[in-house]
Amino acid sequence: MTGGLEGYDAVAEANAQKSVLAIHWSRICERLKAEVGEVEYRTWLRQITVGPVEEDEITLYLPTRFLRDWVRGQYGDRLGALWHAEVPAIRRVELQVARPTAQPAPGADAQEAVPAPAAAAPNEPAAPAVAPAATESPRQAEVRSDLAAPLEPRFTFDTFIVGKPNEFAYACARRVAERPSSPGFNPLFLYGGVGLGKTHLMHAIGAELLRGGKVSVAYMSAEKFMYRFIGAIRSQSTLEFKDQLRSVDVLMIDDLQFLIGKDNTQDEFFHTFNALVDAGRQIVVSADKSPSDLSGLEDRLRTRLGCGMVADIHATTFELRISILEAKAAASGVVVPAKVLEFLAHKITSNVRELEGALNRLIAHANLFGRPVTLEATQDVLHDILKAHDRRVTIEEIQRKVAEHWNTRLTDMFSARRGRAVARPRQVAMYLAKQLTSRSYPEIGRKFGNRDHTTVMYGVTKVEQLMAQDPAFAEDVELLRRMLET
Ligand SMILES: Nc1ncnc2c1ncn2[C@@H]1O[C@H](COP(=O)(O)OP(=O)(O)OP(=O)(O)O)[C@@H](O)[C@H]1O
Repeated sequence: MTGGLEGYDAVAEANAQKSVLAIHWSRICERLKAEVGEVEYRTWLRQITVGPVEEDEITLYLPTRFLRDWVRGQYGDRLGALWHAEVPAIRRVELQVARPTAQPAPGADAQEAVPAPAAAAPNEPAAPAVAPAATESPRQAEVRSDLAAPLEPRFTFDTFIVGKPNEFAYACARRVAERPSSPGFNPLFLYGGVGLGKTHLMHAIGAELLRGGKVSVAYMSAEKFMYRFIGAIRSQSTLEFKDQLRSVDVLMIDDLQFLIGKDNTQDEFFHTFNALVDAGRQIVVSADKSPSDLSGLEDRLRTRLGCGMVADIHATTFELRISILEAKAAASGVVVPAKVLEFLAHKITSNVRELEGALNRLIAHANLFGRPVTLEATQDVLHDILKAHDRRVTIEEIQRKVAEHWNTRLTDMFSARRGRAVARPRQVAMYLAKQLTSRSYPEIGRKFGNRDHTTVMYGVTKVEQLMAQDPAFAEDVELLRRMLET
C-alpha cells in the first residue's frame, strides 16, 4: 500500500481512461444487443475488447483474424457510428487482432456457460506462466478496472440512509472501510433480501477506501467472477487471473449465492479467499442468505465465510422508507409533498430499489412536464407499479400458469434446456413477469434458474416481436395475462 512512485500519473491516467471507456463500451454493447439480438451479439461481438484512443480513433481488439474481418465487414460502420454517438470526439474505429487482456464486452460471459472442463481444473493451469502485471506496477489507489466493475459514484456512505433494519450492517461496513482487515471483521459478510442496500454498502466501502489512501479495490458480482474465471480457462490465462485477483488489497464479491452449484468456480473462489485472507487482505461478500443458510455452497467455504463478521440487512420499516424517500426527493430538487411520500412508503414495501424507481419516475415526470407532484398525479403516473403491488402476482404463479398452459414441466422454467418447446413458454413467463410484477430484469433472471438479465431482456423482446407478428400467439399471451390478473 505504498504509492507516489514514478509513472504514477501515467498509470492513473491510463486507468481512468480505461474505466471511462468501459462505461461507454457497456452502453454501446447494450445498444448492439438490442439491435442485433442476443445470439448475433454473443456469436460475433462479445469477444471485442476495448483498446486505447488516439486522437479521433479508438482501437478495438478481436482474438482472431477471422472474427476481426467478419466484424469489420458486418459491423464496422455501426461500431463507428455508435462510438461517435457515445463519444463525439471518436470518429474512427480500428479493428485489430490481439489476445484479449482488456476488459471484455459486458455479457462476454455466456449466460449458460459450460463450467470449466475437467482438463482445465482451476488449480492446474495449462497455460504458461504469465507475468502478473498488477504486481509489477506501482500500487496506487485504484479500482481494478482491468479486473472488476467500476464503482457506482452514487453509492457512498453519505447517501446511505441508516435506520433500525440496516444500522448494524452499516456500522460494520464503516468499520471495514476505516480499518480494513481488522481481526473479527474479515471477511465481512453482508446479507439480506433483494434491493435492500448490500451493493450500495459494498461500493461505499470501496469509495471510502479509495478516498483514504493507496489501496487497490476490486468489486465484482459472483456471476462476473465466474465468467472471468471461465474466460481465463478458455484463453489459458488462469495463472494471470489468479495473480490479478491475489494482488488486490480489498476484494468484494456481490451476490455470492450465484455460485451455488458452480463447483469449479467455488473452488477457485475458496483458494483466492484463503490466499487473500492469509496475506492480510480484506474480503467483503454479499449474499441473499446467511452463510449457514446458503445450502449448495461447499461446507468449507460456508465455514470460512462465517468466520469474520456476518451482518444482515432486514426488510425496511415504514420509518426507514420515509427517511429514504425524503433524502432522495431532497437531492432531486423537486418538491414532493409529505403525503405523497407517505403514500409511496405505505404502498411500496418490497424493497428500496422499487421505492426509488417509483420516486424517480415521479420526479422525471414532474421535470418533464413542469407540473407539481400531487397525490392524484402520483396515482396516475405510477398506476402500473401500484397495480402490480395491489395485485401481488408472484413470478412463481406466472411460471406455474404458463407451464400448465403449454403443458410443459414447471422445472423447465429453471432448467438449462433450450429447445423451442421449453424456451418459448419460459420467455412468455419472463415477459409476463416483467408486465405483471415490478421485478427488475436481474431479479426475474434469478427466478428463472439464475439467468443473466440480458437473457430476460432478450426473452421479453422476442415475445413482443412474436405478438406483433402472430395474432394467435398474442391472443394466447393476453389470455394468460387476464387469467393471472384476476
Ligand atoms: N438505506 C439506503 N439508503 C439509500 N439508498 C438505499 C438504501 N438501501 C438501498 N438503497 C438504494 O436501493 C437500490 C438498491 O440497492 P442495492 O443495489 O444496494 O441492493 P442489493 O441489496 O444489493 O440488491 P440485490 O440483492 O438485488 O443485489 C440502490 O439504488 C440503493 O442506492
